[in-house]
Amino acid sequence: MANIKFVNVKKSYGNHVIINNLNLEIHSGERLVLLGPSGCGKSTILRMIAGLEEVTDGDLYMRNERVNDIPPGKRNVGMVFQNYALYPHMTVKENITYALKVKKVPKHEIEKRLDATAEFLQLKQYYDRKPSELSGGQRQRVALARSTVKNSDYFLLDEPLSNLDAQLRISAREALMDIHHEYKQTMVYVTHDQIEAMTFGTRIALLNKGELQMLDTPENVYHRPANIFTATFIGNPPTNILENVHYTNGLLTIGKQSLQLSDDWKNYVEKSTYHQIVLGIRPEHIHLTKSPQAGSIRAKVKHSENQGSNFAIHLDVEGENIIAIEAFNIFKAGEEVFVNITMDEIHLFDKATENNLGYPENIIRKKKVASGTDEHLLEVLQ
Ligand SMILES: Nc1ncnc2c1ncn2[C@@H]1O[C@H](COP(=O)(O)OP(=O)(O)OP(=O)(O)O)[C@@H](O)[C@H]1O
Repeated sequence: MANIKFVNVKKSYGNHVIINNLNLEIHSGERLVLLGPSGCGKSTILRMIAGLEEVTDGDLYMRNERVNDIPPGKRNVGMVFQNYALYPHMTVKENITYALKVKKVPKHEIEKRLDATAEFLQLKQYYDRKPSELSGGQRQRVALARSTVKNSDYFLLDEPLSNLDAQLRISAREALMDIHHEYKQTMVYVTHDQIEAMTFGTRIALLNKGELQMLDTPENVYHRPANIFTATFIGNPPTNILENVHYTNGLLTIGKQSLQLSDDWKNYVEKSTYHQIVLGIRPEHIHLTKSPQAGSIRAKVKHSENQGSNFAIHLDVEGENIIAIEAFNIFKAGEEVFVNITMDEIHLFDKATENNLGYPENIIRKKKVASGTDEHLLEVLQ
């Protein structure tokens, strides 16, 4: 049972509070990704699990035991750092086996584990090389092997792929998935890269300024963001947020124009408690046309950005900036166009709390059917 549980955990350096009141349970054997902008406290959380940082207040449990005062060496944790932290004067073989020798693991057992791991990560031919004689990807595999041979219950990874190029990242991610499949450790993976989080995590813990914003599967984080921060952090371009909308009787009014809500949404909003509604729409859920369609609203094209496989069209809707994604760049700056929104895909938030109001039953059901696979998510996030 290699679970991890933070209960009311606080971390501060002097008067500077980094983590305010963290409550987070990581299941045994899952791949949990800690995601969030730079400085939000991801590495600090990982380092508290490793025992490299003390918990200022609250309780941290591993295997259901309180570990606040247990030193790092006794937590049965393997860790991979962004810079790999290999010993430059040691060979690959020595780097991989060093920790086992220090722990006085019997020689035949060390050889057995080394062989299995090196075979698995294709490192045997590099045994006698020093880290300086390896490529970035090979060094990264040595760092993974060094943690893997420890057979630890927990595998902690701090931006382990950020020094690799795009191609190597994919193969390194596959190697990590294979390691997890084979050894089934509890993996906690820190990144600020949403694509990495989506592809690697069985669940994502999204953080901002030391506070947990959402803890859920990649699908739910994308399709049902808990709040405005989550909606705008996940997705590229981010979710459009329209703050100046007013709800009355099934209509969302933006300036002089209105969007008609479906009966499901109307009933749902009228049963909800909120102060003022904020509308969220992902750029991929907007379709532009040159002539008006049923339910469309007018907008003016500001400019467009070539994103490779598609175009991000920046628009002005009644003084609000929104972005739509289109396959073809047939819209010119200054041109009037019509915005067609897939109304089942909208998100409504409360301006005061910034929390999501939730979704009508029918729409949740439809979303489940339509939400699809990781590949779909990746396509829209790239
Ligand atoms: N030893 C320290 N003393 C004082 N402040 C620190 C210390 N270590 C980290 N911090 C501060 O704690 C905050 C969180 O740092 P942390 O490294 O956990 O963020 P992060 O989310 O991992 O960021 P990044 O993605 O940039 O690595 C930052 O504001 C950082 O400056």
